[in-house]
Amino acid sequence: MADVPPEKSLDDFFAKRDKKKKKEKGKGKESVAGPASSAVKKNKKEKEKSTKNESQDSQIEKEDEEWKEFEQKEVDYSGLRLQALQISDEKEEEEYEKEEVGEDGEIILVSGDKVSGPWNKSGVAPPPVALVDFTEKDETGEMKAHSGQVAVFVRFRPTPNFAHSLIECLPDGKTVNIYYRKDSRRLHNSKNGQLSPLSFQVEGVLQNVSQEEVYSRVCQQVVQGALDGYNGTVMCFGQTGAGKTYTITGSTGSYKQRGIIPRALQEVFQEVVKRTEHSFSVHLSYLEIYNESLVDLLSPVQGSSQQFSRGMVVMEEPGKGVFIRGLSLHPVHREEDALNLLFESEGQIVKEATYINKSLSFLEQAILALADSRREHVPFRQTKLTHALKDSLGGNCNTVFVANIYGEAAQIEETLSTLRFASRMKCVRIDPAVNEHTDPALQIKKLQKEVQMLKEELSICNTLEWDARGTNEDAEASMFGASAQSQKQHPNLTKEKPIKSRDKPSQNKRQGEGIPFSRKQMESASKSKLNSVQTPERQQVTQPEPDTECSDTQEPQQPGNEPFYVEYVYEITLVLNITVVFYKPSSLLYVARFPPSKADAFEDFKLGKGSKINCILKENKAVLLERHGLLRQLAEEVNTVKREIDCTVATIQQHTAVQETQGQFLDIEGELLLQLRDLKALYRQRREALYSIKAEVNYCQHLVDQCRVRLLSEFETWYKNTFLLPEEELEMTKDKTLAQEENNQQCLEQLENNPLSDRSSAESFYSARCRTLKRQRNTRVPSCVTPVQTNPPAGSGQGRLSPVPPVK
Ligand SMILES: Nc1ncnc2c1ncn2[C@@H]1O[C@H](COP(=O)(O)OP(=O)(O)OP(=O)(O)O)[C@@H](O)[C@H]1O
Repeated sequence: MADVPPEKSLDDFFAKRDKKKKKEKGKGKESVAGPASSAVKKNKKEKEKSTKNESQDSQIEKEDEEWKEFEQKEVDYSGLRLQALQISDEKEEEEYEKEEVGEDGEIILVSGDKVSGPWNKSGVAPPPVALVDFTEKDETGEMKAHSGQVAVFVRFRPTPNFAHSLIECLPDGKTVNIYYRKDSRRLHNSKNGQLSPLSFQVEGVLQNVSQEEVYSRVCQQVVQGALDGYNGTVMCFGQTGAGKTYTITGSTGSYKQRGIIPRALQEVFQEVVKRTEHSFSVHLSYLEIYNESLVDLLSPVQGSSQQFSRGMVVMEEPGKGVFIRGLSLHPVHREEDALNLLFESEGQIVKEATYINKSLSFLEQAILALADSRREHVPFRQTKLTHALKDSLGGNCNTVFVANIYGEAAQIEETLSTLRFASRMKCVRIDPAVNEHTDPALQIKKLQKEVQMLKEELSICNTLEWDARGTNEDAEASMFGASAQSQKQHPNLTKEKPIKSRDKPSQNKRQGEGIPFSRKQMESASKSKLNSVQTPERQQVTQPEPDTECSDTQEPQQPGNEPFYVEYVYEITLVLNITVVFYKPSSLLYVARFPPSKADAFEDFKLGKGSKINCILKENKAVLLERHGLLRQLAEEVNTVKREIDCTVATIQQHTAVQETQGQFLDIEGELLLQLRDLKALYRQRREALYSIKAEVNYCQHLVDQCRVRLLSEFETWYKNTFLLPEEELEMTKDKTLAQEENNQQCLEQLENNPLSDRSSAESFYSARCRTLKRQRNTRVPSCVTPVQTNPPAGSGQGRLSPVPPVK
């Protein structure tokens, strides 16, 4: 088998165990014979060393035997896992956790508390567990709540270079063996040339299987469960490029290769049509989390930055669980509408992979805590991703986990890491239960209807019995010539009349069959899920079943005895919250599909990337404003002084005139002249201050203008880099879009000629796809697209302007 080193953690395990054994042994000796001398220790060590060298092969064999024994016990006896747990200390545990942080994940939530369960940190895959059987039904044929573990599947990305020497898929279709040990001290097992494999037991290994099979094995029961009122989660997790998107969304250009989401939507709408006894309303949400921001990909304000986290918060309320406040919920009435929204969402930008990895590492921590019975606290709130997924990771939720892995040797370490994460997921306990929401007011209303219905049923039975009796009595009367009419009493008119019909088999049957709603409906009614955000799209009206047995004898309905209609509505909202948590580099091609308006983007830029320059601009504006105030104040003062000067001059002139005409000399004139001199001095001083402030204002204005120009130019660059495409990329995507469109058209034509069994669904798929592509092409206006600048300008911090001198 492979020339690969053994698994470090296993070696550690043996080394530690041996060390522990030796320590215990030494302790025992010490207690009897006292501490050994250093010489003795040295001799002993040397002896041990030589023995080790001499019998390395036999030791390896022994270790392998021990490992196998251990592994066997792990599989058979869960109690041993605790031993393994006790061996690892906290530090190692931490290291181990760090080592195995997953790469990324991609989640579909079909809508779902804290759970816990044992897990094994020895590096050994946990033993096979009882997996959730979503198909289990109760005696009424309905899905039954069933607690268990998360159902884990492994899907290989197809490859011609499958590493058969490292990876083995057992014929049971549930086991993946990995013959790879990192940091192995040896290359071969001397016994048979093979390493003992790390064995991973899962619900199903999906290798070279069609999308259809993946859907039917992974998701179908979750969707059926959701339609029966159980929350459901399907989560794909794996290394970049391992096939998460292919599994979840599939190829949007090919109906056959469509993934879980389009198939789930198809099934939902097919079931809605089938389940006529119930009323459904289907709503769709599409949430993306990146950089700790929540992005509503179906925001009503399309292309606007409104869809960014503004106003969206992960909330948690008792009785309501975790939900995203502000996330748009779109009612969809047809499969095509839903697909339209799905294709619309596709290719939205996701950046900041570091944050994604951070989220994922917290996701790993949450899973570890969920899977570890010793941990009381599950750190859901550390990131928006884990908080948003709180109700979806186990708990009251049918959770299915798909580990997407590569089959190539080059990716073996990541594959192992993903499989280990999958093993941990398997230890997360789930306890799905039908969503029941009991609204007292509605319950009363329903019970009142039930009472009314039962009364009416009783009335019908009595009427029928009366009719039957009447017919018999009439027959008897005609037979025996005795009139019994006088004795007949209408059951509706008398309450005393006993209902003898209960004893008659045929009427018993009538009681059963004549009930205008089935038992299932009754049960359904008691299980109504009422959701404040949903509006029933249609009220399913159930009609009484025709009473075939009695139809011959049944008289035409009399007023008051017409069939009654009971409005029992069984509402289950299947909300698909599709959370994309990983950035796919190729998605860059689609960045420019729906650029936000510049006005909206500018607001975001000022709060984010352009915050520094915007801050300086604001500071400068504030100073400018202050200087403006001062300028106004000084101008007023100058004018006041000027007015006073004018006034004083006028007074002096008056006095001079009086003096000239009357020949009188007024003492006041000297005072006025002094006052005029002071005023003129004040005027000069104020005017100078005014000029000085005016110069400051001009300077401030200049700085503000400069900042504004810098802010705008940086925004332009940022906007282009963030939302627009380089021309050559645009051409590529345009070509790609056209080719896809043509392909879709061809597919539609093919559909015309070769009707498929699920043709209408395929039509929905392709017409939604066509419409989306057309819309995307129309929204891309080449003229507004300019090439991305390879050398973006220096950060806004460099544009800082010299500060304005403070106002004196
Ligand atoms: N089972 C499969 N059958 C056929 N093609 C597949 C399969 N799995 C993956 N691929 C192909 O491999 C490529 C990468 O797959 P995909 O984009 O789904 O990976 P990913 O895990 O979503 O990557 P990322 O994390 O980067 O988004 C795609 O071209 C996809 O079509």
